[in-house]
Amino acid sequence: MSDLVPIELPVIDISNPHDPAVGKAMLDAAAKYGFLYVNSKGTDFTAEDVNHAFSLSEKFFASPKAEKETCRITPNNRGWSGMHTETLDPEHQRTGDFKEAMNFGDFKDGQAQQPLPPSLKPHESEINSFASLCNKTCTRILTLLALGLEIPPDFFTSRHDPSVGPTGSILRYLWYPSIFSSETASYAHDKDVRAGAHSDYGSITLLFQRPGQPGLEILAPDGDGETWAPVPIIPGPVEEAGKYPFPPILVNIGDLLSYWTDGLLKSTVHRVVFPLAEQRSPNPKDRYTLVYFCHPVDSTELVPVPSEAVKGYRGSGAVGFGGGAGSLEAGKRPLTAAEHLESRLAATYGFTKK
Ligand SMILES: O=C(O)CCC(=O)C(=O)O
Ligand SMILES: [Fe+2]
Repeated sequence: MSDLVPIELPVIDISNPHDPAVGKAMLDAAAKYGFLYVNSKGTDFTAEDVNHAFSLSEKFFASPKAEKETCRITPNNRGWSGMHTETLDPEHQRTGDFKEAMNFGDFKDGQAQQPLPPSLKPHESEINSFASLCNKTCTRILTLLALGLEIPPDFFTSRHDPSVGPTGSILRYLWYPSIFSSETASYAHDKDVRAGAHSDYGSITLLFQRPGQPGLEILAPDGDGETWAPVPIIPGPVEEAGKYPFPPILVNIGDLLSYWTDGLLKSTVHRVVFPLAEQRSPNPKDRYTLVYFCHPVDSTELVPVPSEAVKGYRGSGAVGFGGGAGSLEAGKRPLTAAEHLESRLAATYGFTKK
């Protein structure tokens, strides 16, 4: 197998979400790659916030299976899914993903709207505040994207405000055991993946990763549609890695925002693998990630984003999932965010949000 070339993605400082030049840079990255990093310094998180969230996730995944079973995932997309339960790319996978996941939906007045296992129940308010910080960072990113698109700066944020109504947003803990684990004994290189190729469903996704736990690859934007590019956990030269308090947050555009912008913003396909170096390592690591899938308020109508850049965009190839908002037939009612998500979940899991 040939060596894959890591992708170099821009690192954007979002400390001033009202700077039009930053908005433009954000838009360019979202339209070209569908992926970018935000500099951890310019976000609302301290390194402690992130470390603590990872420690809760580790504690949860290490807890007895019988406890995790008490919060097994339900059709509303909340709860725990065990090893090989989810198959993100059923057409190409012979085995389900080599991962466990725990999904948290919206909190209400600081309370989870779903059962929490004993390992997490005492930490409900901390999980809620981490999800709120994620939402705050998404607010900065969505403001910058609106600036880049030259639409009112609150166009997206007013439609992603959880105080307005329920949203499809999910905070997710993920655990991928190392190649030495008994759970991965059946893993065959070139046959299996830790998480199948997919695009995300929502507006934007935040991904927090740990140093020394690689695995994410994206479908190369200028490639032949089959070339995978590893995404470094810490971008840039190794000597400069120390300038980040924690690895920059990886941000990607989801299907809904791609649909809403008629394909101008790219919802790029990605997957998780065991990199060859990891397979040869004498000391391979488990991979833990934290993901925040940001979705609009359920009732948001997905009429094309009123930007000249969207209007003038003539992309090639498929637009998002199920076409773009601009191809809405005359007289037809626009999709709502909840309907968009439901069609996506139904296609993946055969179940719906309700
Ligand atoms: O854990 C990762 O690195 C990626 C997770 C992901 O792509 C997802 O859950 O949608
Ligand atoms: Fe994803």
